[in-house]
Amino acid sequence: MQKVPVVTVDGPSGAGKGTLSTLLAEHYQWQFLDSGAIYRVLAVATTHHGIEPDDEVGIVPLASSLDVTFDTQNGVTRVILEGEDVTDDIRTEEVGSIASQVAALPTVREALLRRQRAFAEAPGLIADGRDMGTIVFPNADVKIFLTASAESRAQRRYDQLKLKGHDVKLPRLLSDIQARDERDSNRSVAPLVAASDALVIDSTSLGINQVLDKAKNFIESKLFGDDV
Ligand SMILES: Nc1ncnc2c1ncn2[C@@H]1O[C@H](COP(=O)(O)OP(=O)(O)O)[C@@H](O)[C@H]1O
Ligand SMILES: Nc1ccn([C@@H]2O[C@H](COP(=O)(O)OP(=O)(O)O)[C@@H](O)[C@H]2O)c(=O)n1
Repeated sequence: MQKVPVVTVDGPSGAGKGTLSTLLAEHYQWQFLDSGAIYRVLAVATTHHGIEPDDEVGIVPLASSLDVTFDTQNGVTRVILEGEDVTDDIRTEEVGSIASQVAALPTVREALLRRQRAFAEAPGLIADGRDMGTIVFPNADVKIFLTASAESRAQRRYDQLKLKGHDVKLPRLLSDIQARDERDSNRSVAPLVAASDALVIDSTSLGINQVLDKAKNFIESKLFGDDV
């Protein structure tokens, strides 16, 4: 069987992973795995089913049989959980916080591994998350770790949520992001860490196109052996 090329994009909340991954997937016309969306959907399902975010035994069956579909039409992806459109619901900071609690449970992560690996289909995959290059696709051809200062990530998230009409406060977003960084980096399984063979890009003072150019240069030097 032909090996499918995989590019992983890991990093903390608000670093620009989703933005970069979407642009890369469009540019190369590859598949896109938004693994954070899976943890966010699981967080919503947990709430719907009245299960506490630390109830590992209760959440594993939900994770194993998670009834979610990602329906992409004209470049827009709708997320459907148990028949209900939860595309907007999963993007709040509250859901992000529950997702990060649920994601700290080892057997829950294990239950989601196969589902994530199944996204590696021809002609290639861009995988966005925290542990794409370390755990889910350790043999990925290209690994990128995208980061930025907590302050700029909070500001970006603030602008993004305000634009969508959410009532958010910057100091609260910054403390939420710092709490999430702390939990994601210090958990016992699949902590947020750059793979040893990842290109680290700090986007604090880089625009989206500058980040995209760096990523494309790295991908093309790795996959095709030359710079663009
Ligand atoms: N390099 C950048 N400079 C400024 N803003 C950015 C940059 N990259 C992404 N953004 C913006 O920051 C917000 C968060 O980006 P997103 O891709 O959702 O981050 P992540 O997936 O890492 O949480 C978005 O509104 C996006 O447009
Ligand atoms: N591969 C992944 C992706 C997300 N997550 C968890 O899911 C939460 C939400 O992920 P996300 O990528 O949607 O978060 P943002 O970067 O968009 O804020 C993160 O805070 C992580 O705790 C994870 O543990 N592993």
